[in-house]
Amino acid sequence: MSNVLSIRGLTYKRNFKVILRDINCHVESGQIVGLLGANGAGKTTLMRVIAGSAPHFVGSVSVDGAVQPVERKAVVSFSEQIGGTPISTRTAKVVQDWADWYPDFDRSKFDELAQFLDIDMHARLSSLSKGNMKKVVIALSLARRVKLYLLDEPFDGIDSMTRKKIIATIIQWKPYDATLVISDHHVGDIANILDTVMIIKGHDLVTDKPADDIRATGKSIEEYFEDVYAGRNTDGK
Ligand SMILES: Nc1ncnc2c1ncn2[C@@H]1O[C@H](COP(=O)(O)OP(=O)(O)OP(=O)(O)O)[C@@H](O)[C@H]1O
Repeated sequence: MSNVLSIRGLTYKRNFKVILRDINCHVESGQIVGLLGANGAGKTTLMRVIAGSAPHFVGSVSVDGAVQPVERKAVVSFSEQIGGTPISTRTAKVVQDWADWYPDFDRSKFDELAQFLDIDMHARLSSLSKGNMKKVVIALSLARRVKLYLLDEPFDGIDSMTRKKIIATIIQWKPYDATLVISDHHVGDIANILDTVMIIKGHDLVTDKPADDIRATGKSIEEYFEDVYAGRNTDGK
């Protein structure tokens, strides 16, 4: 499998404050990557940089050969892309807009996901609960046909049944060569489906390793993550 994502020497500052420092990583296509970190660690910022919506940084980011931010926007499906949509819009209209904006949007795939996730197509975004809004965002994000999907905290604030349903959706939907980066601070939710674990701590990417290497130590990924944050891991990246 080839690399779908390559990041070299990425440093990102906001208002002169370092948010991400000298990040280097490569992600092979077909992987499910858990991007883990405490609140404020920089997970969303890293996704914004990868997706091309935070264009001013030092270093290089390449997604499937696309290097310029505007090129990357076209080849990455990022769950934050729904952000600018007026909240009075009905779900069906949002879906139609996405189909118009993104040539890679697969309407029949969206319909399948919407049925499985029980999405109300007639509701206005403003009337959706947090969990139901997450479902819409996930279905929209996964219905694009791209090489790289970035799901930012898809389980934040939603109930355990819905979490399980979303995880089942991801497993059922995932094409062989699609690559998913999922950020989370409740590691337990996604631990079982991860191929790779990345941990951001103190502006740095301190862990980038196969999930099986962690499992082989007898520790759960959650325990490993907690150890990293407690400073108990000394085995490097
Ligand atoms: N617009 C901004 N201006 C200045 N600093 C910002 C801005 N947005 C984010 N930051 C800072 O960047 C850092 C990383 O934030 P980010 O949202 O990427 O973290 P996160 O890991 O996604 O956190 P969470 O899990 O809480 O969502 C934080 O210290 C935050 O305060």
